[in-house]
Amino acid sequence: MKPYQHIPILDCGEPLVAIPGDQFALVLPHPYELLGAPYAGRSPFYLRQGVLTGLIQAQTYLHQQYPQWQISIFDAYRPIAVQQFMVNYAFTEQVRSQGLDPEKLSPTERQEILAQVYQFWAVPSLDPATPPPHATGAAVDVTLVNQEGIAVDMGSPIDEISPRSHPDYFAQSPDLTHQGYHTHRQILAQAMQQSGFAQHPNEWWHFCKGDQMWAWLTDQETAFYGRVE
Ligand SMILES: C[C@@H](N)C(=O)N[C@H](C)C(=O)O
Ligand SMILES: [Zn+2]
Repeated sequence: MKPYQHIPILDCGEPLVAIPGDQFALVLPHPYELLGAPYAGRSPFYLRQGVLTGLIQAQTYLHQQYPQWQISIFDAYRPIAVQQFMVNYAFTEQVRSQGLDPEKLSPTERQEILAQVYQFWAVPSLDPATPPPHATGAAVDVTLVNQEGIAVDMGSPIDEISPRSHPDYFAQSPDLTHQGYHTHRQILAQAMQQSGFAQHPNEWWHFCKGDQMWAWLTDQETAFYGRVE
């Protein structure tokens, strides 16, 4: 179990609401839907009301510095069946990237690759006491787009299982291009953190507000968003 999963949840009962596509740049078609993830009629572009309010505030902060840029929404609400599908997908991709055959893995290889996957993906737990963050509607994967609607370069793609995904990976680099990536990551993180979001320690794109991970990262005793069906 991850340490944040021990935090008690007292769900405040807020509804999921749609992220307005006229205010944010939604990544469409949605990448996990394209892969065939089982959404069963649900949309990934939903968040708890209070989390959406925070996201709107984050964009207001962003606009103070970069009036023409927008927060781009890669993923938000994620049903547990989708979490399971994406963990399986990430596992298979990780096996292939290491030149291995998914059908011929030793138990040790399987364990090692699963551990790599779970550094980035949450366990698709069905236990209401340990929901995967995106199943609560309180976690969001975001990046930035510029005045032309083009993705701002963060130096590595969302969901890459690699040290490059760590928020400060480029912080100490003497390379000017790398310093630019770090600056872009900081612009995003500052806008989100000023609005009460906490950032996943391994992922420059994942932010949460009110779920167990947020409570753990910000020293709160309880979380106020649990799993939503
Ligand atoms: C890997 C990324 N898309 C993500 O959302 N990670 C978090 C930890 C999750 O699976 O909840
Ligand atoms: Zn995420």
